[in-house]
Amino acid sequence: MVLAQLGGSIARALARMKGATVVDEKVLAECLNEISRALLQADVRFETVHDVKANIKSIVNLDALAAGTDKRRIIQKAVVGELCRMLDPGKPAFTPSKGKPSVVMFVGLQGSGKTTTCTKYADYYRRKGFSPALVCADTFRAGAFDQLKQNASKAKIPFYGSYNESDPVKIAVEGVDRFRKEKCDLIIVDTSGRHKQEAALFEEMRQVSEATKPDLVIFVMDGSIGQAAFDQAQAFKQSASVGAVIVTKMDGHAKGGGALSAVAATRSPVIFIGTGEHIPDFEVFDVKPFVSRLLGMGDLSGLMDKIQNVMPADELVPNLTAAFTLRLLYQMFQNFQNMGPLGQLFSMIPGLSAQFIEKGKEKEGQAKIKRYMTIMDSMTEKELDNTNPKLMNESRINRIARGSGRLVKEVVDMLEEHKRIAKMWSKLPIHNLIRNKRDSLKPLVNALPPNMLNQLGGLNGLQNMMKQMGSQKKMS
Ligand SMILES: Nc1nc2c(ncn2[C@@H]2O[C@H](COP(=O)(O)OP(=O)(O)OP(=O)(O)O)[C@@H](O)[C@H]2O)c(=O)[nH]1
Repeated sequence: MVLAQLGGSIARALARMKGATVVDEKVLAECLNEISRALLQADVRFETVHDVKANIKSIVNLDALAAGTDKRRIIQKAVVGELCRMLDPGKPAFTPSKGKPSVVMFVGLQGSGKTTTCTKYADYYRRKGFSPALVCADTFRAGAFDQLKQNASKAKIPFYGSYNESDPVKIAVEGVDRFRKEKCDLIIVDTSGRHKQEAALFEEMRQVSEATKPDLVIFVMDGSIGQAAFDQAQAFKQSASVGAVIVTKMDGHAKGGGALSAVAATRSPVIFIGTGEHIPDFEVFDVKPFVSRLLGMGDLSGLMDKIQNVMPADELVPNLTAAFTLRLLYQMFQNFQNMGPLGQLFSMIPGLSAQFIEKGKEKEGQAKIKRYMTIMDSMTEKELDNTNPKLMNESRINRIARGSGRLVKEVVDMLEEHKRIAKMWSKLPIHNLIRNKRDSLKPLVNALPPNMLNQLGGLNGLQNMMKQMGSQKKMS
């Protein structure tokens, strides 16, 4: 994701400041200038960048800080806090509830990614146990129904539309009625787009909305327009009572940061971002975890969300609490392959980030995983479940290399990588969270990265998460 460049620049500015022998006004000014430059390059509005800088300066009053205070930590906290404030519209969006029928209407300009996003949204909720359905009320663009039909069939989501009917209101009403009767609890209506904001588009949106009475209107916007998002989001908000925004194409454009902050400035909550053309290229947008990931601090709640989407909780627990054997690595690779882009996934794991799969080199990363799995396919049960570091001697390594048709060096590299990941894994808070009982949670909580505890819903949230993830028996 190109946003990673913005995150990388800010993280580097913070790291340079951390490396300075003394943190004085000059070091702080350099750090803030670097952060401002990175934000401007991401097309964040000048006024917003100015406010972010001024606010950090007023929070971090170096002269007033007592000797011995950790200035670096205070600056880092202020930067994280201001980035969150910049992206926070201060308003939550409507979220559908399972079993309770909701109608969600999608609006946006032509080519913004609306139709693709409808399916991604439906698929996200299908994985969460909802019964979603798609209605194609886009009668403006020839081929829109075929596109929705194709996407919906691929994602196994029921759909409704017509090749002959030209009245979008009629199709929308028929589709919503049909899926209400079929007890679908999330009915998604895709509407027509236009090349630009124009009266005909807004009139059509108003009519479809009046006829279907949506619980939520989602505006889909192309993130590559950067700060111009402000005017677009504002116009749609006023004409179609937009309740939430999804920003697409965050994978290929340097202006994504600008688009996100501009939407927040209209006080419209961004609920998801699109990060590619395929169905899994879709992420929940939650300000704090997003900033945390952007700065390379990981995003445990996002990781949990992804993991729980593809793995039943009771299968997950033994895996996470067991020793990190080669078999577990194999299972992890298998599961990861169902979870979407691997680079994205690795960036959610605190400390691991994209070390295993470099940004922009996902294909090589996938090939590496395949190679490792082929090597592991040639191992015995004993080798896969082994916890003795001395077991893998030369003769075993030679046999595995021969059996898998790979080089001895590749087998050795894989074993080294396994050791490295196992070491990292054992240090993950997520691992400890499951292993520790509630009484011993407090020291752990203190060790969590900034904002992580809030994301997880405090101490109770942690315990709930542990409960969700494993049976009571396992916990005790
Ligand atoms: N790279 C990238 N491409 C995307 C993303 N979302 C959608 N696209 C692509 O953008 C193009 C337009 O998407 P559509 O879903 O057809 O757009 P639309 O807004 O429904 O267009 P109309 O139906 O004409 O209004 C397609 O080629 C999609 O594959 C994204 O998050 N990243």
